Order: sequence, then C-alpha cells, then structure tokens
Amino acid sequence: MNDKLALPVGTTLDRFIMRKQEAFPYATGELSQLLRDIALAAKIVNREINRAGLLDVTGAYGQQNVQGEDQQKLDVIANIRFIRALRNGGEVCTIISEEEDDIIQTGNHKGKYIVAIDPLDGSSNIDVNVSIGTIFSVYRRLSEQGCDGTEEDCLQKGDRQVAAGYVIYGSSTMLVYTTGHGVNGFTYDPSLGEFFLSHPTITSPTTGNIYSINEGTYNYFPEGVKQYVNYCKENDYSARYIGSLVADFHRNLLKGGIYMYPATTKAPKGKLRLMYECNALAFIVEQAGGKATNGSQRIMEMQPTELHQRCPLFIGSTEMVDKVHEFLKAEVEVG
Ligand SMILES: O=P(O)(O)OC[C@H]1O[C@](O)(COP(=O)(O)O)[C@@H](O)[C@@H]1O
Ligand SMILES: [Mg+2]
Ligand SMILES: [Mg+2]
Repeated sequence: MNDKLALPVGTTLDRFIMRKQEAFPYATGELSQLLRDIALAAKIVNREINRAGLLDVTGAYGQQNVQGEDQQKLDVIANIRFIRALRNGGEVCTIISEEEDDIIQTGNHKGKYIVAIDPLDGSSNIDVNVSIGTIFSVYRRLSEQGCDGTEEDCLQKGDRQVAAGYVIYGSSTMLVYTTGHGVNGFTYDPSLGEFFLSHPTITSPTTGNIYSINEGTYNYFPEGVKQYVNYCKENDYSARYIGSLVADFHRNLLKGGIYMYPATTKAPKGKLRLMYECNALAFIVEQAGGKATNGSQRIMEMQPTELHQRCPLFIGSTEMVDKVHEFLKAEVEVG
C-alpha cells in the first residue's frame, strides 16, 4: 500500500475517494461517483432503519422474493432506495438485486458499471433491533456502452470485481469497502451527515478464537464441519452468531474468526448467494489478508451461472479457514 496515500482518521469519505482517485491518472471519476451514490443511499436507508420502530416500516411486506423468502418492508424500501440512487447517479447500466427476480436495466446506456446488491442483509433481525447491513459488488461491463448490460456482463467471476463493500447498520453505521488497494472503514456521523475514515487499512488477524455458524442445524452439517465445530469447542473458542452475515463478518474481520454457512443435507447448496453476498465479502477479506472459500475452491474463482445461485461459505482468518479445510479434506479421504 502506497503510504503517500495514507489519509488521517477523520478524513471524509468524499475526500478519501477523491484523493485515492488522484493516484490513478487514468481514472475518470465514474467509479468514485458510483461509491458516492452508494453512500448517499446508505444514509437514507440508515435514517429509515433508525426510526423503524416509529414508522410503519417493520414487519413483512406481504410478498416473496425469487428465493421464496418473505420480503420485509425494509428489504423493499432499501431495494428501492439503492436502485434509485444508482439509476440517478448515471454510472450504472445494470443491477442485480436479491429482491428482484431479473436483472434491472437502469437506462443509463453510457454507464460503465454493473452492481450486484443485497439491499438489506440480516432480514430476520430487522424487527428486533439487531445489526443488519447492505452488501454490494461492482463490475465493469464487458459489452460496449450505448445499450443495456447483458447477462454475461452480470455473471462475472468475483476476481473481476473493481470494488466491493458493505454497510453495517449497528450501534454505529459504517461503510467498509475496497477497490483492490486495501480495505478502509468509515463511520457515519448523523449530526454532520458525513462518513469519516475511522478504520484505515483494515487487516484481519491470521487467526482468532471466534467461530460463527448456526449450530441449530448441526445435525445436518457435513461430517468435516461437525469435526471442526467440535475442534473449536475442544479449544475453548467462543461461539458468536448474530444471524446477520454482515455483522458476523465485520466482527470476525476486526477481531479474527471464521464464519461458516456450509452446504447441509437440508440446504445442499448452502444458503448465501454468490453474486451479492459471497463475492463482495470474499474480495474484502482477501484484501484484508484473510480467506474465503466454498469448502474447496476460492469463492472469487467460481464462475457464476445464475443470478441468485447459492454457495457454501467459509470466510475469515486464514489459519482458521485452512483448518476447516483440513477437516473437510479428511472427510473426503475417509469417504
Ligand atoms: O437463519 P440462518 O439460516 O442462520 O441464516 C442467517 C443468514 O441468512 C441471512 O439473513 C441471509 O441474508 P438476507 O437477510 O439478506 O436474506 C444472512 O444475513 C445470515 O447470516
Ligand atoms: Mg443477505
Ligand atoms: Mg437481503
């Protein structure tokens, strides 16, 4: 990382984006503007979330998304807010969203970018005041500008992301992102309406003692995962599971730890979605020195075939992901 570009804690997000752009003489500012558009939508969604209990935005929306999940009102509100900000910003031609069956064409034919987004992550925690989030991935389109983005533009490997990040709406609201040059975190000050650099150059500890998995489905885990969970217990690791991917990931990123959502006999492909959950967090964790796999392959090398495809996820501190792989491998060898 080029220290000359190191900016002090307290730098506004806008200034940070601008300064980083200056480091790339060929940069034309579109990606910078796109990141600002996401930050703007995050501020609006944050306001809705903070007042959720007062406004009629809690509870189910009364419809299901393409995955058969009951949409929460805030899922729909966040989806509308992010799509509107990206459409009005003009830099994005096509969007993939968890809450939309098909790809969304914004009509910005000159837009160079594709965004894949989980507008509201941790939906089961919305109404109980537990941290939730937003997850996004950004790709450059492959097709010529001047028309709508194509399915091929959308189904690119994680390795081709040009930016990725998440917003966590927790005790404070933070935006954490990477453009492939390290990971930085910004904390939102609602009284000033600004994100400020609070976590420069985040580096994830190579190991830790926190494991995050929904043990309620232990009986359906692959043998290797059961063995690893037992190993964590034998070594007095702490079990921490919020049930919001963004929040579990964020804690483990800062403190060291591993989050796992394996394929199970109940969910043979796992639960989480490659395009707008796994790829983004894999880019972030790798940029912070950690690892992300589906149990055998790097997440970022997986070739997507469907917009809403699911995949198993093992993500976090390098040594811990390597350890669970040992157990998974042993299972295959025995099997
Ligand atoms: O309830 P489970 O099966 O443990 O699943 C929890 C996981 O599902 C999710 O809620 C899925 O994300 P969405 O809320 O965006 O659908 C993750 O945030 C979370 O880690
Ligand atoms: Mg999610
Ligand atoms: Mg969601």
